[in-house]
Amino acid sequence: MNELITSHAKLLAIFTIVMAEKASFAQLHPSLPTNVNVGLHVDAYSASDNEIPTIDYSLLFSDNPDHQFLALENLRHACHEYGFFYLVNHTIPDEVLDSVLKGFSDFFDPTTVDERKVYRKNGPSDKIRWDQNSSAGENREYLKIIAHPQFHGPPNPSNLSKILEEYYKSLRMTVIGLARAVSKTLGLEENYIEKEFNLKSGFDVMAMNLYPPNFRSKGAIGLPEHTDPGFVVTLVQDVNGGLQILSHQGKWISVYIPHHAILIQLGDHLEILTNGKYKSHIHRVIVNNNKVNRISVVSLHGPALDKFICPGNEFVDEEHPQKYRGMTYKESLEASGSNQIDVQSSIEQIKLI
Ligand SMILES: O=C(O)CCC(=O)C(=O)O
Ligand SMILES: [Fe+2]
Repeated sequence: MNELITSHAKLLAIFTIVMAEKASFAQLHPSLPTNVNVGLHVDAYSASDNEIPTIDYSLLFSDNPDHQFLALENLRHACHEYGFFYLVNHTIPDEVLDSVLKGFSDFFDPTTVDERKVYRKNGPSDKIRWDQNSSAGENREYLKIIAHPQFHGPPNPSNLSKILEEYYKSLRMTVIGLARAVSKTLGLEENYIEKEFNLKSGFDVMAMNLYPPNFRSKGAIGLPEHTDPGFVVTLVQDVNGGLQILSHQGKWISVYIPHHAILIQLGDHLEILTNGKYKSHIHRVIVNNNKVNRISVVSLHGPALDKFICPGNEFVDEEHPQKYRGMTYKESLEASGSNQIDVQSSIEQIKLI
């Protein structure tokens, strides 16, 4: 009998926790119905790869202190020990993700390639840029746009820009939520990263990549090794296969993103701000034996261009000397000699030690 009472009490406690989580969730994402993507779906996601941690976004904002504490602890571990993770229950409706990927699958139709050439490189102030195999070792076609502070959608086809903007707007809210949670994992006030990066005016670029089928069996590169600047990089894709990340331990890990999850990779400027505590990681795309097209939609969420970024005082002391030079985000994007829309890493030039 006692057991029965205890299990009833447990059920009631769980019910109360779930209802409380829904309430706090609604505060952060008021436009979303609380039954969207709330709850644990980890089972469906975890089987494909156990080397990349999974973070449940909704639990980071749980009203239940124990749940929130555990979720933040998982996030701290993922940022510190990995630097990349899958984000589930992230509030972005599945249909929104599906329509962006479908939209770009149509956009990259090989028979209409000539129409896309209007977005070919024009100059350093391009807001929209298209290219194909643009640098040595690349096997991809891409469309890049500047998405923030002002959104620049491709004018053709007309519905694509709307779909992309809808996705980007939800994504941005999730990224701001993530900035708050990551700040807390550093033991700092929740708006620390938003303030240090002035994310309100953050410079964000989206890259839509198409990797066509490739029948070489070895050594075919889709995108060479690199890290990305900024706070975080978010990535969604239509099919798995090809993306690899170099782990802390120097091992290449294949990325198999659970369906409708988002891959988060920490950017160079979070590494700089935290003086190397939370690191960005080298990644690349391999296209050996790709039987089908693969599309990825990658968003680089950066600080405001005029924001001076250097290691925070909180992360520098005798034991942890300053490891990076300070410079504005704009200067650091230009230090690699590329245009802003290229958002290339220059962390090697910024390193002091
Ligand atoms: O397409 C991918 O899987 C990765 C793309 C990437 O790393 C990038 O665009 O920076
Ligand atoms: Fe990248």
